[in-house]
Amino acid sequence: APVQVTLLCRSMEVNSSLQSRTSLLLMWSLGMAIMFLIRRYDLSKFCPYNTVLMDHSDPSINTVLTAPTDKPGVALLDFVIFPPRWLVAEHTFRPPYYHRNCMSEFMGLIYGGYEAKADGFHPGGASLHSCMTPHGPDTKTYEATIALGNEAGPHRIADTMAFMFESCLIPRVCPWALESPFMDHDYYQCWIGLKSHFSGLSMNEDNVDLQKGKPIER
Ligand SMILES: O=C(O)Cc1cc(O)ccc1O
Ligand SMILES: [Fe+2]
Repeated sequence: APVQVTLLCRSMEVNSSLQSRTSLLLMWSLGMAIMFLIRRYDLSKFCPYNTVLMDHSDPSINTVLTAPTDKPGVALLDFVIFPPRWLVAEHTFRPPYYHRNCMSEFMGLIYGGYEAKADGFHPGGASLHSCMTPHGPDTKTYEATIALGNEAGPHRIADTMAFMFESCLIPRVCPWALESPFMDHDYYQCWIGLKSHFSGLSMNEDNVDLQKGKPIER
């Protein structure tokens, strides 16, 4: 079945200068009908973009819907998805990099697996990495990726649908969520055992030059 996400979009604002209660009520009921337009998107029709040579793009490249702020490039809320796609990048750590952002990230998995989490992130699960919280792939994903080496061929990530809401605002977690029996108190364990694989030895000549601080001449 196609994955559909229903979003409520506020497209008008109530005119607060209206004085009469009756007209306010009338406006309100009318407003409910007009202001909140229900949109349905079949996410399987979304065409994802990805790098075709090297590096891992910022995930906002897969924004399905955005609510902008008045600052160019700073979204109030981006709705981003991670659908099935091909991974082809060379000389690149392909899973999401280890990072922390100004933006806060709320992620969820609709079905399948998520490329950064080999264990523990199941469909129906969600994670929140608030502003400046470091995160990235779990230890198992990291080790498996390193074991593949630098010459991994094209790889298709199939049967998956993850989503993310990214916002420049910091979400406040409600007590209901904090007290939920479904809260994963051991989430941090997914990074236990991470060890550095940086050896100081280069994989190719470009890296030798870069490590010596020399620009690459072509
Ligand atoms: O944290 C995450 O898993 C989401 C995410 C995915 C990605 O491909 C790059 C950055 C990022 O925050
Ligand atoms: Fe992230």
